[in-house]
Amino acid sequence: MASTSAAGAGIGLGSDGRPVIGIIGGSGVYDIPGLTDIGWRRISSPFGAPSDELMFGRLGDVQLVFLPRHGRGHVHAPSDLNYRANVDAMKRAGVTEILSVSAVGSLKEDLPPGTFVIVDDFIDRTFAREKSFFTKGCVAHVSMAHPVCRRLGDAVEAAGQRLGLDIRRGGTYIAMEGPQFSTLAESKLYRSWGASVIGMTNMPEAKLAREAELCYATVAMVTDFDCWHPEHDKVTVEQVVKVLLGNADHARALVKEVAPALADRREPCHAGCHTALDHALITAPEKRDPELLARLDAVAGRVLGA
Ligand SMILES: CSC[C@H]1O[C@H](OP(=O)(O)O)[C@H](O)[C@@H]1O
Ligand SMILES: Nc1ncnc2[nH]cnc12
Repeated sequence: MASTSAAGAGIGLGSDGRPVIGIIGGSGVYDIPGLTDIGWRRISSPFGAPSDELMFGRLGDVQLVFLPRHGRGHVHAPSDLNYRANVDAMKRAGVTEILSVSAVGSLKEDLPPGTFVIVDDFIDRTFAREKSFFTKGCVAHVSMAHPVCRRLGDAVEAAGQRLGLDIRRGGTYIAMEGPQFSTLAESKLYRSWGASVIGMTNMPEAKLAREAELCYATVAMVTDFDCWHPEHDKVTVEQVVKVLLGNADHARALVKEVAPALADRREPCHAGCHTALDHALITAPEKRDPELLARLDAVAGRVLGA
């Protein structure tokens, strides 16, 4: 298994000194066919059970680790996902950057179903999830001012353009608790806030990726117009799944196009993702809870000296 290295190979690089690309596949994306050296492996995490085994594979000489967010067969609901275990398991697997591939509803007329949006901001309206690795006994506050990695976004944008996808740069993703879709009043409210797309999963995932010092970016694949649109009265799973199947093929192509472009990095992310904890820990060293510190070995070993 690969592992991230603080010293030997370099901050934010895998044990062989190269990036390891993590993909979290959302609704409709439960595998990535076409990789070589594929193996599904269970990674245990002190934060609980990840959604599924992780799939390790290669694309040429690039190492990829894939996790189906809802599990193969889509068994886990958004509120039941163990986001901490998922991100921790990715980090333990040696992943250095996470690309999230997610189905979303559109809150804008000019983002019709089939559009891909590289979101650059989030509004977190979720309320029933564990949102931090840093709890009692080791408190930390990371910045979420710029919640996605620009460098990762640049690479995804270029890859999408090379493939001729309708891919847009920028947009705010509103994360709702779900699992029910929004009411009409909620949908209108989110539009009035200027949000671009809506989904149920990217928070707290993005926050946890930042705490784990991983680059994170999202490709939001529009499946529907939510319920605000005068010509689309309500969202149904049937309608979402119909669009999702086409989107999922494009998403897999995008992953295969972008991964090699990410593999050349030999330094930590210049946007600071790999050093996010440098000034974040606030609990006095002598007051830190050894049991929590032990659980933080993968996420924060770089700064805790684990
Ligand atoms: C099947 S539509 C609702 C479902 O799809 C999205 O999940 P993901 O981000 O994992 O693709 C949305 O957030 C909901 O969980
Ligand atoms: N309209 C919508 N609201 C929330 N999550 C979604 N995922 C796909 N479409 C969605």
